Amino acid sequence: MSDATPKIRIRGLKKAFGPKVVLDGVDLDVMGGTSFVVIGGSGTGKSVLLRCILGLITPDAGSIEIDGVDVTTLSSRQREPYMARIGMLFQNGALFDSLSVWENVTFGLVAAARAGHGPRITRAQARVRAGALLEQVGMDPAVGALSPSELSGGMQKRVGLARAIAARPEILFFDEPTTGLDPIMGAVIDGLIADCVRKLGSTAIAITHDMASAQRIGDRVGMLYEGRLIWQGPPSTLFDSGNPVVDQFTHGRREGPIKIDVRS
Ligand SMILES: Nc1ncnc2c1ncn2[C@@H]1O[C@H](COP(=O)(O)OP(=O)(O)OP(=O)(O)O)[C@@H](O)[C@H]1O
Repeated sequence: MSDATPKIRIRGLKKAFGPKVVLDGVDLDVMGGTSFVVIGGSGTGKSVLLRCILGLITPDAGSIEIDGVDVTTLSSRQREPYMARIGMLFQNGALFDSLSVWENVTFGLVAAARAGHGPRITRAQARVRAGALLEQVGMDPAVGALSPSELSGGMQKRVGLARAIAARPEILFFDEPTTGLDPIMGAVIDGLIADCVRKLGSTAIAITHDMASAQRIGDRVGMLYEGRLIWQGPPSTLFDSGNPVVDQFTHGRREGPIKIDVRS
């Protein structure tokens, strides 16, 4: 693999649900160690795109290469080592209330060890590891003893981030990381995300509606519209892209080329 091979390379990705075409030929290259942010209106297929890469949805056509290997052609067993390289921060944190915070943080590590995909880890070691990960996202390790339901939304995001980075993943996905947070906490979470991605040297894809967040997290930003990435560029050009669709979206104008389908 040459240095010029993107970490993630998507070509002609298509997905429809019945008559509804969601992805209609998405092309995307994300170079190793860079962060790409996908913006786009509600229902434009941002989550479907992420779920296709994660193998949770089978695309109708197209390829998704990770390190030059088209993972869409692999069996679920063959995909496992590729998926193990991905850490994910879910929109709602997706923490298990039945587990303590520290158990949530190390859930993936313990599960991987049990499945024979990762190094063995005792409960005592996992608890220490969770403490270090919580500190990495600016939390007191003592929070590990609490239940996720005792935490604010911002703290839950931090715990979700600690869990996402626990296995030091080569690839990180962020699904609307600032949704539901106040602007200051959103900026704090974005700062932590950028910091974690940089320290791990990971390749990241984030999806968001939040333009400030896109500018803070992304090395590049692309807009998904009518099933394709219709524009991409550096975040500094987000409000001055020269593309009428992007301009309408980023400035939040009601009038413009974007037609809102209220049934989406
Ligand atoms: N499993 C599914 N079955 C049928 N339709 C689906 C399925 N998953 C997604 N869709 C449809 O695909 C379209 C895109 O959904 P998606 O969740 O990717 O949008 P999004 O861009 O992430 O939106 P939002 O920003 O509101 O989260 C929607 O119309 C949704 O109803």
